[in-house]
Amino acid sequence: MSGTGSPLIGVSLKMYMGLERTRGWMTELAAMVGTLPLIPYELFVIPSFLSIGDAVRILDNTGVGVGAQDVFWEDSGAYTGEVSAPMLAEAGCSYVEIGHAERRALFGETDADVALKVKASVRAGLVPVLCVGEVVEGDPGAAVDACALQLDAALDGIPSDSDLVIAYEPVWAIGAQQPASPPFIRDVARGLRQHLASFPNASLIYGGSAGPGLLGKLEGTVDGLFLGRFAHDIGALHDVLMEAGLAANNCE
Ligand SMILES: O=C(COP(=O)(O)O)[C@@H](O)CO
Repeated sequence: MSGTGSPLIGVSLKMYMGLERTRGWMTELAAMVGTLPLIPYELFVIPSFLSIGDAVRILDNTGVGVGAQDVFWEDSGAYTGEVSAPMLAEAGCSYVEIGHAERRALFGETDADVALKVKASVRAGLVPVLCVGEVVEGDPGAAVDACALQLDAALDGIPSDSDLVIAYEPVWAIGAQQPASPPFIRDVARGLRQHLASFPNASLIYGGSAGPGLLGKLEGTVDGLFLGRFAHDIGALHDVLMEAGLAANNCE
């Protein structure tokens, strides 16, 4: 569960939608969350940098948090093309995604870069959504070991009471037809929880082809989901939020 004890659902729009389509999606989202019964969940949305302003405006007063897909580790200065954590906070972001598999693979982002970005984000009062995951499909123990190395590198020197979201995303399940199997996710989640024991305010969510029907099968081993493509359909996201409400009730 998140810091409030409610399931945490995140959505990254990656670079799928242009500005106009993103505005339409956000508008549909704002209307949809307004129709939901009072179910306990927390939701955050991560559009491209260019749509952060629209997201903050359209989602104002809906309770939906806004985040960014990346951040630079310096606060200000001559860093052409970069966006700092204080800028994101000023723009209205509460979350920042760091170390996504696509950034690691396509842009050469290293564990050392990720660690600097996590530090900068915590310094600016943003909640890092730290993505970790094994590249090759194997057994859950190997997955935990791979993630543990990424976590140790990224969280070195981070105060243990920091608010964090850890997104466990097996790289082989991102952009796939279906997520990793629920028993696999449950096993890895248990291992990651043990590894994260010294960070009591860290929420653990699963990402990688997540969509409707998954959360209920994870039996409280994760605190929520991180959705990509399968949240483009607002109806599917609605179903996930309803499941989050059921999961919250089952935990009471
Ligand atoms: O990469 C992610 C999962 O994307 P899918 O499209 O669901 O495979 C995760 O970071 C959420 O965007």
